[in-house]
Amino acid sequence: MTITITAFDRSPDGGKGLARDTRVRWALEEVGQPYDVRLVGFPELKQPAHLALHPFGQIPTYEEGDLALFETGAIVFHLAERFAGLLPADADARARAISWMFAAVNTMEPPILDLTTARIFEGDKPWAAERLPLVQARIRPRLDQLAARLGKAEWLDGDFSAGDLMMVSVLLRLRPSGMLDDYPTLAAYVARGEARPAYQRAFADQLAVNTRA
Ligand SMILES: N[C@@H](CCC(=O)N[C@@H](CSCc1ccc([N+](=O)[O-])cc1)C(=O)NCC(=O)O)C(=O)O
Repeated sequence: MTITITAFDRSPDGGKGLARDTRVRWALEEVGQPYDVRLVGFPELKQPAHLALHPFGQIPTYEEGDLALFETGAIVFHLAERFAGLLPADADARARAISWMFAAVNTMEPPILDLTTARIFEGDKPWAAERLPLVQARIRPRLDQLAARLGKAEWLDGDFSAGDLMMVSVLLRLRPSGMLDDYPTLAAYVARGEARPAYQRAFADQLAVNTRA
């Protein structure tokens, strides 16, 4: 059955892969599933047709027959459940990998998104300079703890999993701030994720959308 996702027709980052369709494209490539992309512009996001797919008027969405999903973590988990390649067969290892998926979106992503907000959307506010270090101070302990847990391992828990895919995707959002440079083992972890052929294909496809004539 055809899989269709939605993505920006023009991503504000110009195709640097920071928009969240990239992580769904990556998951689809890791499990070897072909997919179509329906490109949408910002005005369309808030129209009834798209809101019927995504109650918050965002991308990406995922359609497969009568099934419509939103929320990248849920979409990646659905793919990992349906197809091999993103979650281990062993039940305990699978459960641990799912913990890392939740940790990515629930523990690591919120303070990192707060930094994006502080830098991009609040940078011109009179209190921006005072707030920024507070936001950064909330990220650093998480990066310290993640780096301590990862240690010298290649991935977070054995083989590459959906937990790593989500965690690398979240850490990629941090890289423009320069904070990741202070954590060489995490920067190397992210680079390993980006070096995966599946990620390379996903990144190239979203870049092509944003650099087409
Ligand atoms: N929790 C949801 C969040 C989805 C989301 O934030 N979607 C964004 C695009 S990805 C977030 C994003 C956008 C742009 C960049 N960029 O660098 O240009 C990076 C990330 C969106 O549709 N925003 C439009 C709106 O909310 O009205 C998920 O994981 O699926």
